[in-house]
Amino acid sequence: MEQILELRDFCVTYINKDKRIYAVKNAGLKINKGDSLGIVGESGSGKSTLAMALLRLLPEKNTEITGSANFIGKELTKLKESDLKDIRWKELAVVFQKSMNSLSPVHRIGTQIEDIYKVHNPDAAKGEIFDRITYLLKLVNLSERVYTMYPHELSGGMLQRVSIALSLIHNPKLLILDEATTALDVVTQGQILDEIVKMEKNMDVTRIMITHDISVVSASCNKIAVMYAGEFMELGYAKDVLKCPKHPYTEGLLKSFPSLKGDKSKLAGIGGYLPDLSKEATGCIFEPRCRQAKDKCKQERPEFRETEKGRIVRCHLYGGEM
Ligand SMILES: Nc1ncnc2c1ncn2[C@@H]1O[C@H](COP(=O)(O)OP(=O)(O)OP(=O)(O)O)[C@@H](O)[C@H]1O
Ligand code: NI
Repeated sequence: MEQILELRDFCVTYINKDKRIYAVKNAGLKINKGDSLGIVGESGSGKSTLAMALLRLLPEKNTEITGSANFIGKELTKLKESDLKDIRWKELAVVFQKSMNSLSPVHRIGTQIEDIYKVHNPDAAKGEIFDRITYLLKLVNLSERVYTMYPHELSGGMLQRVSIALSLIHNPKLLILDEATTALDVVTQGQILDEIVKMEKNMDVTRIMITHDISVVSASCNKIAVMYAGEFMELGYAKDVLKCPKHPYTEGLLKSFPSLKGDKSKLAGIGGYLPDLSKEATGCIFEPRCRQAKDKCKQERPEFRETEKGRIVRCHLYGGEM
């Protein structure tokens, strides 16, 4: 199986004056070609930081990235800005919740997509560009008419489809969607998810889907990573993890859904709040909120352990002595 992305000990720290915020800690994962990985977790758990750090979109001045992120043989953490330019859009594309805001209001949708296409294909013929763009618009279920329209003539959902179409323009090897469908109504979101899943069968796209919404993962992802306070707590096949969560945090997260959508700072299934990310915990980061916590959980940080094939859990309840 072809490996697309491997993270090892990947850490992201924000540095503001003398304060350090440990936003992503020792992340590790492997994604193979064709995988679709959902990353879930409460607001503030570090999901977007992870995505932005992979794309190197965080200001270097006040962020520290350590560890390794190997993307199809390239070490993302070490690439020069010029090399990054070659990769972005072409091999690694991202759509954010607000991506549509980056469309220019004064240019037609088609013209804007053409310009992005030409960045990596400066010599492309007009016909080739037009074919490609209409193909992509069709893929996200938009009419050809959109080509000549201006952003203000489209609804939020249509614009988000444009953003998704745009992200696919160069057939990226990895597509990262960060809450890209969150702001949409349930029907539109469902349609777009269906389109994404269908489209992946036609194109060779591997996807990371960042979301609060576990139903998005169950509808569109084969794997899941559960993040809490900057750490991966559990990783595995989505159908297994959702059916039979092992980590107490995953369990709480599943129980508290769908209240997750409403009050983002508090989970119904789990009391308490996210810890202060400027302090390094000595034990398990989830221990203060964990109903099953033992003394050991306070004192020792659990390792990331493979409990069965394809399932990795960071919890003292699994593996090791309590
Ligand atoms: N520029 C910054 N400087 C300092 N801390 C930051 C910065 N950006 C984010 N953080 C902190 O890093 C942590 C992770 O934030 P991040 O946006 O990655 O979380 P998230 O999981 O994407 O949340 P959400 O679900 O709300 O989008 C939060 O505690 C946040 O306050
Ligand atoms: Ni986010």
